[in-house]
Amino acid sequence: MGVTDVTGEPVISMRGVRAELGSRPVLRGIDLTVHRGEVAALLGANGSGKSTAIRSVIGQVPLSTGAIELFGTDRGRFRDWRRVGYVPQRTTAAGGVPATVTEIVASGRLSRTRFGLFGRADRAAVHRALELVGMADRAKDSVNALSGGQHQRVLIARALVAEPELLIMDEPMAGVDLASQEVLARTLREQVAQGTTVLLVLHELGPLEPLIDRAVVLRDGCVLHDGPPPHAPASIPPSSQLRSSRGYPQPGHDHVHPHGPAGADPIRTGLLS
Ligand SMILES: Nc1ncnc2c1ncn2[C@@H]1O[C@H](COP(=O)(O)OP(=O)(O)OP(=O)(O)O)[C@@H](O)[C@H]1O
Repeated sequence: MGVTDVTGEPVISMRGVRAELGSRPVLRGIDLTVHRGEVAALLGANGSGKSTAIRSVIGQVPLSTGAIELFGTDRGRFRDWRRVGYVPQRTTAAGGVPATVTEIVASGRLSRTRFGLFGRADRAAVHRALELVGMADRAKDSVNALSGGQHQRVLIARALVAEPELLIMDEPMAGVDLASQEVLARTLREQVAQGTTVLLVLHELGPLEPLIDRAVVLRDGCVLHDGPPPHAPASIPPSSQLRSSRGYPQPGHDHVHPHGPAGADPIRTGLLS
């Protein structure tokens, strides 16, 4: 469980946030405050606006109305981006460029370096981040040689290497093999234990469930539910390994994941009916 302190300072504050994409209203009045040390999961059906919501927080989506503050500063005036680690919805880390694992992770450290020059502390931080995600032995490899789950571990190391106070992740478990899921859950647990604030988009709580303080469910660009995460039913039907922990299918399921592992059934959150 995260170090929840709802009396702590707001790290993310969204008030009356509306945003349009291609003239279509996608966020239709979102109010959400995430306090220091809290771990909040954004859930909801495909297209409900989860990615757009977190992209609005990091400044990638302009607001039509409303306000967002990061660490108490209006997003438009916020400059201290090294306090924020962001893991986008999974793409390849290199996009065909033959970058090494170390180069990708080091790129996440630039905001902490002096004039872009890597010192001993920066190199140590890169090594530590790679160790955290169990990729230190692949440091010199090209990212093109990695599996999807290993890619994701590298992207998370890149987000963690600047030692952010706020970690924002878009579906970090999507398309990730079970071994990597376990590494990621452990990594996140360590971050949360250190007091990192986390906002993440998930399509199911899965192995991260014990860490989640709050579930915020979006529907059609609005907050439908904001409170404790839902509990598993008494009996969990036998299912695929990916549905371990709380990743159980339920009636009224809603979310079909487009980039799950090959051969896996669609994974449902069961949070909307
Ligand atoms: N660049 C864009 N231009 C126009 N519409 C967009 C754009 N990006 C997203 N949308 C639309 O906005 C809506 C919300 O998209 P968003 O990606 O935020 O949903 P989501 O809840 O994260 O969905 P998913 O679970 O499928 O990732 C969708 O209907 C989507 O088609």
